[in-house]
Amino acid sequence: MEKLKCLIPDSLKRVVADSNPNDLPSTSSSLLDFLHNLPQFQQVRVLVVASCSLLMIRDLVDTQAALCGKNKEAALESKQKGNKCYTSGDYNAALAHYSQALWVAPTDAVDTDKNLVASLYLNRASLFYKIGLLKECLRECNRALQISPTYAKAWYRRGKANAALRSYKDAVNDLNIAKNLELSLGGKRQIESEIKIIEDSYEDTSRTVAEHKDNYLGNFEESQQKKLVCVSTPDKGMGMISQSKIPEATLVHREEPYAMIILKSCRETHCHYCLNELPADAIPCTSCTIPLYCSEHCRLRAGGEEFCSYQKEDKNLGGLSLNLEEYIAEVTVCHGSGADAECFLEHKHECRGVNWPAVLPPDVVLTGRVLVKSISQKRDSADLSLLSSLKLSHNYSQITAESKLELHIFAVVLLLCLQQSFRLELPINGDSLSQTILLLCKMRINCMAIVRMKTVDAHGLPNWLGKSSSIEDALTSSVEQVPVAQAIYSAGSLFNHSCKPNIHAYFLSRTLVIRTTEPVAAGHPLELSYGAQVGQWDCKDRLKFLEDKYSFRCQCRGCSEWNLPDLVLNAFHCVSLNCAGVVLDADVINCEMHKFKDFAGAPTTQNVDHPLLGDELNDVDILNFAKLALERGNNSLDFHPGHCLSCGSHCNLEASSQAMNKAWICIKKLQDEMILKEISNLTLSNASRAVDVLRSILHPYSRRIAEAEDILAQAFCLVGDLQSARDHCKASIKILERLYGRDHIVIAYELVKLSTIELTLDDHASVDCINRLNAIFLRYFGSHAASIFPYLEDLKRRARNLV
Ligand SMILES: C[S@@+](CC[C@H](N)C(=O)[O-])C[C@H]1O[C@@H](n2cnc3c(N)ncnc32)[C@H](O)[C@@H]1O
Repeated sequence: MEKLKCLIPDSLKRVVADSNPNDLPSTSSSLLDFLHNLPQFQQVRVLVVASCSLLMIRDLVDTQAALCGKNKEAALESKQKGNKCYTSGDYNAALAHYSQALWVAPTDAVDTDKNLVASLYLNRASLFYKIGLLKECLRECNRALQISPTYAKAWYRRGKANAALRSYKDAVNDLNIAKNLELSLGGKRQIESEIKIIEDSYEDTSRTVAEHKDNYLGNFEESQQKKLVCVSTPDKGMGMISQSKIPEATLVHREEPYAMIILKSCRETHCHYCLNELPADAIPCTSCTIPLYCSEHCRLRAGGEEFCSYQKEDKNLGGLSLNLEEYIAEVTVCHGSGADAECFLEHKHECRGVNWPAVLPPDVVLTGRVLVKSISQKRDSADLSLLSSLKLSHNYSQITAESKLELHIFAVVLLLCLQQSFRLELPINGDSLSQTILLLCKMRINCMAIVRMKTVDAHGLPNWLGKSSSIEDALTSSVEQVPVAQAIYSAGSLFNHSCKPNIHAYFLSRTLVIRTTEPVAAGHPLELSYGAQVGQWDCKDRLKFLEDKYSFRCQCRGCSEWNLPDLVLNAFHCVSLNCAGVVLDADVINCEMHKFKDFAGAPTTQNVDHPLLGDELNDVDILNFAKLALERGNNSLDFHPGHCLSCGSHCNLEASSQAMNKAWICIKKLQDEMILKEISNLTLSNASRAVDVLRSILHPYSRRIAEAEDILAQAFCLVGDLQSARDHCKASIKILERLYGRDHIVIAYELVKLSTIELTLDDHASVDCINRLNAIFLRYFGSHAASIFPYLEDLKRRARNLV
C-alpha cells in the first residue's frame, strides 16, 4: 500500500484528500485513469503491500499460481510425517500433520489406489480410535466413506468404533460390508470372527448412523417479544427505539449477519462459518487452503462442495443384501446440507485457490462479500442502487486524507480481484468505485465485533486430548470477551451507542441477540455499548476511544450528565484526616466542566445510580460537594486540580502521581512473575505494601486500586493462599460495585472468581455468591446463560454439593 501511495502524484492525492461523497465518482475515476496509465497497471501488476508482503494484483487473483490452492506433493509429505509420528506414538504431532495434509490435499487426487483425502480421513479416524475419541473417529469414517464408499478399511474402522460405542447392530453391519469388500481370505476370516463375538455377546444400546448435530444454532425457544422501530434522532443519526414499554431482561432482537468474516487471529482456531472453536476433526474447504470448518454442515453453508459418490450399481459392492445396500446409502449420504435457496454462500466467490481473501484486510474482504451478496440479490429486483438492502450511514467527510486515499486504493484492488477471480458483473468505473469506497467506509463504522466468552472455551468445551483445565486456571482466568469475527447486520448495525447502555448484545455462534438490561419506556432509544462504558473509563478516556475508533463525539447520557464513577474513577484521596472527599486532576476537571457547560449536566442526586451501601462514603455527598464546588464559581480554587471537592484541602498531585507510579511498578513486577508462574515471597509482599500505598494516595473508589486488588487475588491463588485471595477479590468487587452498580455483568464476572475461590475453601458464602451471579447472568443472557457460559452450571452443581 505504501509503495503504491508513493507512486500517486501529489496533485491527485490533494484531490482525493479534499473529496466529499459527491466527488467520489470523479476522484475515483481520476485514480483509475492514473493507474491505467501506469505501465505496471497495464500488465495488471499493481504493487500492493498487504500484511507486510509485497504482492501484485496478478498474484492476488492468479488461479494458476493458486497460492492458496491445494498441493498434492505437500499433502503426501505431511501424510508421511503423520504416519511416522503415529508409529512412534506421538499422536499430537501425528494429528497436526494429518490435518495439515488434509488442508492442502486436492479433493480429486488419487494416491495409487485410494483417494488421498479419504485415506487421510481414515488415518485421522484410526488416531481418534487410538486415543478414545470415538465420535470423532466415527465422523472421520463417514467422511472417508462419503468420498469412497467401497473403502473396506473405513468400514472396518467404523465397525470397531460403533462396537466401542455399543452400537452393536451398526457395528455388525459395518463389519459385514468390510468383510464383503475385503480381498484376502485371511482378512475375511478375521472380520467374521469379530462379527461373531459381537453378535453372540452383546445387545444393542444406541444408534449413531445419522448423527448430525446442528451445532451452530443456539437455543431459541424464547420468542422475541417486542417491536422495535428505526427513527431519526437529533444528534446520533438513525437509531432504534421501542414501540412499547419493555421490562428488563427481555429478548428484543435477534438477527443473522448480512455478511461476516472471521478475524485473522482466529483462522486456525475457530470455524469460519459458525465461529465455534474448531474440534480435533476440523475439516478444510474443498477447493482452497483458507477456511477450516467444524463440520460438513458449516462447510456447505459457507459454499463448499458435497462429496457423495455412492452409486447403487457400484460393482465392488455386488452381492450385498438389500438391507445392507440401504444401510450404505444412509451412511454415505451427506447430512450436512442446509444451504437453502436463500442462503448466501459467502465464501464461494473467494474459493479458487486465489490468495486475495487471505491477504487483504478482513474489512476489505467483508466488503467484497457484501458487494457480491447485494449483486446476487439485485438480479431479481428492479432497484438500481447497488446496496439497496443495506441502509447504513458512513462518515466519509470526517475521515483523514490518508484514510480517503487508502479507501480509494482498496476499492480499485477489491473490484479488480472480484472481477478477475470471480468474473463479477460490475464495470469498474467512477460509479462502481464510488459506491465501493462508501461501502468500505460504512463497513468500518457499522461493523460489529462478534465476541466469544473466553472461559466458555477454557471450561465449557471438552479438551480433546483429555487435559482438563487446572483449578489454578479456574481461579485466575478472567472472563474475557474475545473478538473472533467482524459482521454487518442490516438492523443490528443501526443501534446507537451509549456509555450507559440499556441493552446488551451477545452472540450465539454468528447470530446477534439483544436483550434489555433495565426497564425501557415506550419511545425510548435502545442503545448498546460499542466498547466504552461508565465505570470502565472516565469520560475523557471514553470520548477519546470513541473518536479514535468510530470517529464520533459521544452524545450519550453518560458523557453529558455528571455521574459518580466519572468523578471518582481516577480521583486522588484527600490529604485531610477523616475526609473522604474527591481530589481531581486537570484533565478530569476539564472534561467535567465541559459536561456542565455544553450540556448543563449539573449533578443532581438523581444521577446517583447506586443506592448507598451504608459505609464510610456517601455517593450523594460526593456529587453534592462537586456541585457546590462548581456553583461557588468556575474560577474559584474549589473546582481546581488538586483541591478536595469536600473540604478544599490541597494535595500535591505531582508527588502523588509519582508515588502511585512507583507503587504500580511493584504490582507490574508481580504480574510479570505471575506470567512465568514464579512468584517470589518478596515480590508478593512488596506488591501487598504497594496496594496499601495506593489506598493512601488514591480515592477509595479508584479503579486502579480495584485492579491492584484483583492482581493480588490472582497471585495469592497461584501461591495457594486462598484466604488472602478471597479478601483481595472481595475488596476489588466492592470498588467495582460502586463504579458499575451491583447488578452489572462485570460484577458477575468477578463473582465467578470469588465463588470459585469460596467453593475451593468449602465456604458456604459461595452459595449466595453463585445465586447472585446466576441472577445477573439471567438478566443479561436469559435462557442462553448456560450455553454462553457453561461454567455457570458447574458452579451451581458444586454449590449444591456443598449444601
Ligand atoms: C453503527 S452506526 C449507528 C446508526 C447510525 N446512527 C445511523 O444513522 O446509521 C454508528 C454511528 O451512529 C452515530 N452514533 C452512534 N452512537 C452515538 C453517540 N452515542 N453519540 C453520537 N453519535 C452516535 C455515529 O455517527 C456513529 O458513527
